Amino acid sequence: MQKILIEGGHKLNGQVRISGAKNSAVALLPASILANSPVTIEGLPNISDVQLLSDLLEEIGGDVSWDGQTIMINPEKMVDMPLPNGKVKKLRASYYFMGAMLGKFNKAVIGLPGGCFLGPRPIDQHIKGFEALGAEVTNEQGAIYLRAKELRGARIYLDVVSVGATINIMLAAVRAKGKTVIENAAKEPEIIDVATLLTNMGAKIKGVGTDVIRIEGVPELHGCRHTIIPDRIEAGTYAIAAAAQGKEVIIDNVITNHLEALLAKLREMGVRVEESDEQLLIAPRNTLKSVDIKTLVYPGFPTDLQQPFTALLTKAENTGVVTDTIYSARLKHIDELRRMNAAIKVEGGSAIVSGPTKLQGAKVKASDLRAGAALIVAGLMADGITEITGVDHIDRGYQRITEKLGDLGANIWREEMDEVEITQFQNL
Ligand SMILES: CC(=O)N[C@H]1[C@@H](OP(=O)(O)OP(=O)(O)OC[C@H]2O[C@@H](n3ccc(=O)[nH]c3=O)[C@H](O)[C@@H]2O)O[C@H](CO)[C@@H](O)[C@@H]1O
Ligand SMILES: C=C(OP(=O)(O)O)C(=O)O
Repeated sequence: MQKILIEGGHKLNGQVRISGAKNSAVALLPASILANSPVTIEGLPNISDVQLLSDLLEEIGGDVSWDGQTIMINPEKMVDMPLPNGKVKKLRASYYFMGAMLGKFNKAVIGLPGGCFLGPRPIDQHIKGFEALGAEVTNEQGAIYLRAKELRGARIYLDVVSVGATINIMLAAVRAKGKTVIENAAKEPEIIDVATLLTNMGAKIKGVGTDVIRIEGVPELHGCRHTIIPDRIEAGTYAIAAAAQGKEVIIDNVITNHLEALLAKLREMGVRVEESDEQLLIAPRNTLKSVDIKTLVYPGFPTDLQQPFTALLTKAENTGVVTDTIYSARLKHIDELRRMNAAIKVEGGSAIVSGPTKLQGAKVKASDLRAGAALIVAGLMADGITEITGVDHIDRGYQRITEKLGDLGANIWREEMDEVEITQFQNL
């Protein structure tokens, strides 16, 4: 087990290249199950979530090979094997095996997903969609059983705008008989990326990127080649780190439109932000002004950037209010930031950050992926050494984060934890 150490105070300068999008990758890999010939996906991030899904594809009989960041998946020998537990529990996106296996085999047995604990994360809208398509869905001892004689297109209104439910229903509906309409669908760029892959496989999908998606089911889907979009959350994290502790940082391989809500807030704070074709330049001024943020579904401010942004606000003058309307309990980073001297109060579900405060290095624990990103941003700004445990969470979503920040000039490294530290960590 490793920990990350950061000696704060070093300015970030230079260029960082963004990897493929985690939240696309984790849906694109299961989507390959639906094809009847090899699917090649280029530009995948080297993160543990992707490795786990690649292993799961092999568990059900997929022939998987890697060449750098490119995966080739031959789904021809895949079978409808139950995946009740094991790796499925280690990440959220294993739920996409439900939609993909239901679409391919008319049945699936998948354990309840894991992923970051952000408060309750129900999957009732996924199940509502599968049932509307004709599946019988039961929960037996922590695993979801899905069975259908045949899938039939349906009109499905999502009661909550959900990324996962939108993609999962799309995965099942592309092979259903007839027409499916998903109303109140989510519009995140990763949904468009998955729909692009499915369309290249022969699916008929219209309206992605709007809140009504129309799908005409087809009897078969074939293999294809696809290049993943860049990770807007990784890019946003580096933009926040650059605003917090940068001189001039260029973020390369980014679709800047995907980050408009964040960039608007950085500009309001007084950060110089320049956008060009596939790059962003971030250069903070000496003082930053506080702003309020409220997370919303895309294109609003992303919940996945709320935690690192909260760390940035500790450096800004006056008071900023952070409200997460997607996950109101996504606040576990706050206590850890307080250990580092941050002045943050939680009132009525919002975090009220007063600044500027000089953060102090401390021993802190990443309770989830973006809490980890928040602590790294804080560690870059802090006086002295910050020691972050819970690194497994960070490695779920950030490829080579210590190397990338090191190349920008941060003093950041990993160390193996000794047995005493591991025991202390596990008892926290
Ligand atoms: C693997 C992946 O892509 N993860 C992302 C995905 O998670 P995920 O797909 O799990 O998130 P959703 O968009 O589904 O969740 C949005 C909101 O809807 C609620 N909800 C969701 C489904 C459901 O059946 N019932 C229900 O009530 C959730 O509790 C949450 O409050 O979108 C989140 C919101 O942008 C991001 O934080 C995650 O990084
Ligand atoms: C919450 C996240 O991931 P997951 O849904 O995979 O847990 C995230 O990427 O911030």
